[in-house]
Amino acid sequence: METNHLFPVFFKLEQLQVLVVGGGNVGCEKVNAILQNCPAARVTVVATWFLPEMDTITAGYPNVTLVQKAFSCGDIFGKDLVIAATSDKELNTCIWEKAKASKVLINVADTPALCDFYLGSVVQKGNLKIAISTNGKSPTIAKRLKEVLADAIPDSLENVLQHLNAIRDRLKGDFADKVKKLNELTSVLVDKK
Ligand SMILES: C[C@@]1(CC(=O)O)C2=NC(=C\c3[nH]c(c(CCC(=O)O)c3CC(=O)O)Cc3[nH]c(c(CC(=O)O)c3CCC(=O)O)/C=C3\N/C(=C\2)[C@@H](CCC(=O)O)[C@]3(C)CC(=O)O)/[C@H]1CCC(=O)O
Ligand SMILES: NC(=O)c1ccc[n+]([C@@H]2O[C@H](COP(=O)([O-])OP(=O)(O)OC[C@H]3O[C@@H](n4cnc5c(N)ncnc54)[C@H](O)[C@@H]3O)[C@@H](O)[C@H]2O)c1
Repeated sequence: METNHLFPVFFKLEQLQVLVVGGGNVGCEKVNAILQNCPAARVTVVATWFLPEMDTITAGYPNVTLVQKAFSCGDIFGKDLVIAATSDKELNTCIWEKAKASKVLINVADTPALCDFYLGSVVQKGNLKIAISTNGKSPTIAKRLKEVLADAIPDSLENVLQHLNAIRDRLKGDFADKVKKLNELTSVLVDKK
């Protein structure tokens, strides 16, 4: 069976600088995905034109800056992550070249082969977050699985997380004892009996 070799991580985007190039459908989707996950994300969006939806998506997010202009190399300066989401494949490849030259991680929305990272489909329940990837095979299946998992996971899980966190903070003893105790307390989740 083929396997998925992507390594998942969870970025703290309020500590990073993100550049999105493109303010059309895909630019809007990516900016929305970022802000739904990380409202304090620092994002600059550069595009020659913006869908009106972009204003709606970004209203009330003081760390988002919309810049209406053509992309230029200098836009990458000081950025940690770039998402190239223009409808111009040649331009997207050019943005990729500039990002690589500056050692900045880049996602090129129309070319998976040029992506250093993919965005995942995300289930959120309070402090719980599950990111799903199909290895780029079918984002629609990722979206559907998100819906299935969101339905299957009860909202009350947040209470359980909060309780476990309180217990975790209270537990005394050495590290191995703590781990043992926390595993005992949560074994009900995996007990088949
Ligand atoms: C999960 C999600 C996250 C997000 O975007 O936030 C996401 N795509 C979503 C939706 C979606 N995207 C597309 C459709 C239409 C159906 C279809 O074409 O299949 C739908 C479905 C819909 O919108 O209903 C079109 C599409 N997507 C890519 C290409 C290029 C290509 O494959 O060549 C094309 C063709 C463009 C064209 O033909 O013009 C590429 C990528 N899309 C990814 C992520 C990465 C792989 C994730 C993985 O490993 O599964 C990857 C590789 C790169 C990236 O974008 O990071 C988000 C679900 C949000 C949610 O959960 O609601
Ligand atoms: N990865 C994904 O999830 C996904 C999903 C669907 C489509 N796509 C691909 O994403 C690409 C973008 O699609 P779209 O529907 O958003 O296109 P669109 O036409 O709606 O938007 C294009 C954007 O690019 C900007 N742009 C064009 N030239 C520019 C320049 N020189 N400088 C700055 N900005 C410039 C425009 O101003 C506009 O905001 C397409 O190639 C499409 O195949 C990717």
